[in-house]
Amino acid sequence: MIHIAVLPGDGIGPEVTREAVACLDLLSAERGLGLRFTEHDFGGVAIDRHGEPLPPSTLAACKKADAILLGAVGGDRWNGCAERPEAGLLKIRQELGLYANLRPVEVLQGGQWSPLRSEVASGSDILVVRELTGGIYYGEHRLGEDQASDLCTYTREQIERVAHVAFRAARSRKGKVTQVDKANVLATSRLWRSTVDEIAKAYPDVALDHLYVDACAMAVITEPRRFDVILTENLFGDILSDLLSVIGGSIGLLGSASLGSGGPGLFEPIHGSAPQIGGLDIANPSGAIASAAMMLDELSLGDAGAVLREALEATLLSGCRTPDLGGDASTSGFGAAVRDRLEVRSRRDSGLRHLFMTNRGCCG
Ligand SMILES: NC(=O)c1ccc[n+]([C@@H]2O[C@H](COP(=O)([O-])OP(=O)(O)OC[C@H]3O[C@@H](n4cnc5c(N)ncnc54)[C@H](O)[C@@H]3O)[C@@H](O)[C@H]2O)c1
Ligand SMILES: CC(C)[C@H](C(=O)O)[C@@H](O)C(=O)O
Ligand SMILES: [Mg+2]
Repeated sequence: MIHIAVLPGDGIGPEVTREAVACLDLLSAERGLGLRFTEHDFGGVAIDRHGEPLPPSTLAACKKADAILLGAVGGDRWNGCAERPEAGLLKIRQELGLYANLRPVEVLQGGQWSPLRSEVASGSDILVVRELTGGIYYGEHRLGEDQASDLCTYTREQIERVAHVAFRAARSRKGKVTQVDKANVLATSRLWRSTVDEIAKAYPDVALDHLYVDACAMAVITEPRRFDVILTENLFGDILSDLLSVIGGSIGLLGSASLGSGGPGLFEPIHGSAPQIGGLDIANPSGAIASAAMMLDELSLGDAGAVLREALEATLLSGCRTPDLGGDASTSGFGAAVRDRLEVRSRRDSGLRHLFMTNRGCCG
């Protein structure tokens, strides 16, 4: 039995998560994966019910689980709260030691949905490796009447461990890491550069270059194909990954995996709770389904992750699309279409298995 803790969260979080869980449930039943789901309050909904965004019961369930599937949290209605829903997100990442956030960006359909010219976007395939438990997010925040400050700190060890993740990922891809920082201004960025240069010596088969974050923001739009793995700190990774989502056509397409050293991984779309479209059944659940596929990969469940990704891509390419991609499919309709493809594939596979067994029976 594999226990998945599901944290639907707020806004469109529950809608997109429902579709991802239904896909996982179907795959589990068809392939005997033994997935079991438990749902827990997290984010704004947990503030309403428990007075805090990450209740101890939710954290305990996540720590015991084999993996965590998260929707999204946040919304203006919790702005006045002592602890906002987003604080729960930062806390769970830290509590579970999830220091590496992997955000793959792939341009499908020859770049047809991209605002960039198709010859620029087509074929782009980038993995953002974002440091997730350090930097300015976790430094001291002071807010005074006329002055405020946020402290950005990084240790060599924090940089080293996430750099290893990026170099290892590059080895199984196109063999290139671009480290992104603001080393012309920031001391933390200078530590990033020298540390990553050191780590690179252990990966002579991987090419490394460095880019300032402002220049990178331009280059991912003008020449996205030049990138393979982008390795960067927490805040820059957050901003660059939303920017990169545009070249694929919609933020609703992108999933992510947050991983640490051995405990359960956390899988979530990169988008937020999009409160203005919450409850309308029009959000794109692709990012949540892509996150579920990354979870299956991480749980080493054979080709289950690849099968789910194929069904997702085939559905998108078939013309079934939510409004963010110019279509008129609903969230639930799109999810059902992905599941139809999974069922067709399953029937085909069992047909082949039957044929194979019959042939063996004849010849054996
Ligand atoms: N991981 C998370 O839980 C997470 C991530 C980002 C933002 N947030 C929170 O979400 C709330 C809203 O933030 P925001 O508006 O800045 O970002 P957002 O990602 O929620 O929305 C940005 C834009 O993208 C659209 N969008 C997002 N996801 C979509 C989807 N799946 N399908 C179709 N369109 C989609 C929205 O409608 C909006 O126009 C805030 O409280 C923010 O802090 C949470
Ligand atoms: C909501 C916010 C704290 C979060 C982040 O900045 O990490 C989000 O933008 C994300 O990308 O997961
Ligand atoms: Mg973000």
